[in-house]
Amino acid sequence: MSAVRVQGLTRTYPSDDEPVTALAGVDAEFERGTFTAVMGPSGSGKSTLLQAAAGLDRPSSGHVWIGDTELTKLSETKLTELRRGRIGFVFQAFNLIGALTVEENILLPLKLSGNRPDRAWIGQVIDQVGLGNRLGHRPSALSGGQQQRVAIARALASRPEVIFCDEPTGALDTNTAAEVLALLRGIVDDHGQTVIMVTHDPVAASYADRVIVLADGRIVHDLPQPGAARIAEHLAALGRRRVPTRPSSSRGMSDGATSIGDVTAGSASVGGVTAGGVTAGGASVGGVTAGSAGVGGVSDDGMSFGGVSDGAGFGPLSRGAAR
Ligand SMILES: Nc1ncnc2c1ncn2[C@@H]1O[C@H](COP(=O)(O)OP(=O)(O)OP(=O)(O)O)[C@@H](O)[C@H]1O
Repeated sequence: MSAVRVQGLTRTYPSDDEPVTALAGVDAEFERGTFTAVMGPSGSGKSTLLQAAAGLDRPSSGHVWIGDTELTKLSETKLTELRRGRIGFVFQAFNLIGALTVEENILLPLKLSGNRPDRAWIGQVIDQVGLGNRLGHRPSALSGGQQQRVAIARALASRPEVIFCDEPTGALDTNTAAEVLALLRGIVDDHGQTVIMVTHDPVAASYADRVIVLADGRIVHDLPQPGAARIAEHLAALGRRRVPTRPSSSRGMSDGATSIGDVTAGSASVGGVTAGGVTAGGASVGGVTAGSAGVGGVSDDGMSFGGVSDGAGFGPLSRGAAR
């Protein structure tokens, strides 16, 4: 059975003119123990797909399954329980609680859901992320890469069936991003985790087993292990096909500040891979770690720690986030 499956997924948003179609019928299956990158120009529907697949947003039509549970049929309460226990999240902005230690941050979702930590597993997770000697530190004493490793450990703590990552390296420098991506790769290879990651960066996507490319709310490419250069070529081709009609969307997890690989702009971006004259990607410019995405996004799933927040903008993936 696949870890995640979506079928006929559509999502439209009302607007003053005509409704905006963010997803226009997406079918996809994500096998257990695989690492998938979701790419596409800004506004192509990546975040909307992630949010619908993670049960943070209800699609206008279509179905979503986590394992054999169909999310679209669940009540809000059941959906919240499912997110707490069966899904992990990693955000661009880390979203750690500044007042808590590394260890407390890692254990917090378990605590909130009332589940006992599996100490042996937590020990393995802490070893894997390499933070054993930092457990008593506060996040502010850690580098960005270390903070993201804490966030990955937190996502793993409940042994979720799938971890959704939204631009997990968007706030990191190239070397640190590579470490975090290697860690994500490692949790797939070593623990059979399933990871689905939205990214603008072809280099980041090249760590995945498979790259799905969206355009205008549809999957236009589904590429097995394409390599950064080929990914960049596909994105560049999409960029040439498209005429930008609006600026990068300024809500949600990719809040525009880090939409560096937006090939619709034709002139993106830094480093990394150049294809067809368009530099499509390169890791991590923008360095915006917090704040601009989703202020006040207090959710009900234990991933958005509302009042206790250190201002890191816990809203990005959360219900009711300022979009
Ligand atoms: N809450 C909303 N209200 C209205 N339109 C929305 C809303 N959320 C998303 N959209 C629109 O849906 C489309 C898809 O947005 P989405 O955020 O999924 O794209 P994306 O590929 O993640 O973009 P980016 O890379 O810029 O983050 C865009 O046209 C966007 O403006």
